[in-house]
Amino acid sequence: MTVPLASTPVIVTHDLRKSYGPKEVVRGLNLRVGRGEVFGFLGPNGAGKSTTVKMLLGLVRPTSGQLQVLGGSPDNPAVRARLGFLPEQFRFQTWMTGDEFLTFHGQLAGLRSAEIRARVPQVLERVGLAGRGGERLEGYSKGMLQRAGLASALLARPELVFLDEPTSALDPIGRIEVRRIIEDLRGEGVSVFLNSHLLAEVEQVCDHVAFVRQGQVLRQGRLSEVMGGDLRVRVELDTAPPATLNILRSFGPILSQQAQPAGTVTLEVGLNSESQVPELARRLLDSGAQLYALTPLRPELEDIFLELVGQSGEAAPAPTNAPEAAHA
Ligand SMILES: Nc1ncnc2c1ncn2[C@@H]1O[C@H](COP(=O)(O)OP(=O)(O)OP(=O)(O)O)[C@@H](O)[C@H]1O
Repeated sequence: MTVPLASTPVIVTHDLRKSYGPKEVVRGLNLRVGRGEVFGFLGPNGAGKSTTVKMLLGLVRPTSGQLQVLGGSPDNPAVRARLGFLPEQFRFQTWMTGDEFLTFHGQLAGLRSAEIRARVPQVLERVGLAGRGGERLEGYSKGMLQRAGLASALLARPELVFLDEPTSALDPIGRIEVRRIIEDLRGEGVSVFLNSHLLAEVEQVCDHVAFVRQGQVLRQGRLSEVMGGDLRVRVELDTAPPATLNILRSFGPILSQQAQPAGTVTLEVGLNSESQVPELARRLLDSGAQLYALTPLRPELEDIFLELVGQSGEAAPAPTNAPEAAHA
């Protein structure tokens, strides 16, 4: 039987834990990332995101728990060879030129010389550094360095790429370009694990997200599900007689009702999912109501983030039986 690619996880963790001395910073993390997903890993400072990424890359040893990356252990060099990583704070060999830097990283990744020669100009072009490979990294701007780091992460055609704050040094155009690169990777079936504080960016590029706080996953799933749980719609009608109110109530609670100066009435209704919107429109129109507007009111990812992790982020109260809160 052929297993559909999308169902094959590229990352699975079970009860993953990491302590530094007496301080447990990853506390029973359960994650599942499917093949081809662009997965946003979100959490406040000190939530344990970088520690988790380092464990997934085999750079930090878990204290306990299980993890599988690309079906194996990240300690296995054959698995590592299929991973790409852009760390948040890359220590660049700034005395090298861009070409030398990428050649060096290609060699570290075990690529053959002919492959490196062919690949280096391709990845430079992909990250918007075409023609700049002959310049020393010490003369690169912050944004160019970040692009060079991204180029090195993509050099060995990884199946799974970890990007830790990939756009933090980039201007708006650079951010759009990185978003396009991530979308291209998705198109090629490459899975992307994205650590980012930029929630608007995550919202635009990720199809799955996990919210983490104090080393535990608070919620994870498809972005549309995570965002759609609280979907509200604003309905503007000519009038709202009892029959219309009953139709609305059959979809969800009426959260507010307000007469408008123009003589119409607006109501907000809570829905279970976006898929109910067309049916709601049809039922209202079939009932003879004059429908002026039907507007889904999506919560911003930021609202969900704040609701889940608490306004104060890391300092929010720990879940039950949690040890002392982690500090960045
Ligand atoms: N090598 C280490 N030794 C001791 N404590 C550490 C070490 N690395 C991380 N920590 C602590 O573990 C906690 C989690 O850190 P981590 O860097 O994983 O969080 P993060 O979610 O990536 O935060 P940020 O968004 O600020 O990068 C923090 O309290 C940090 O101080």
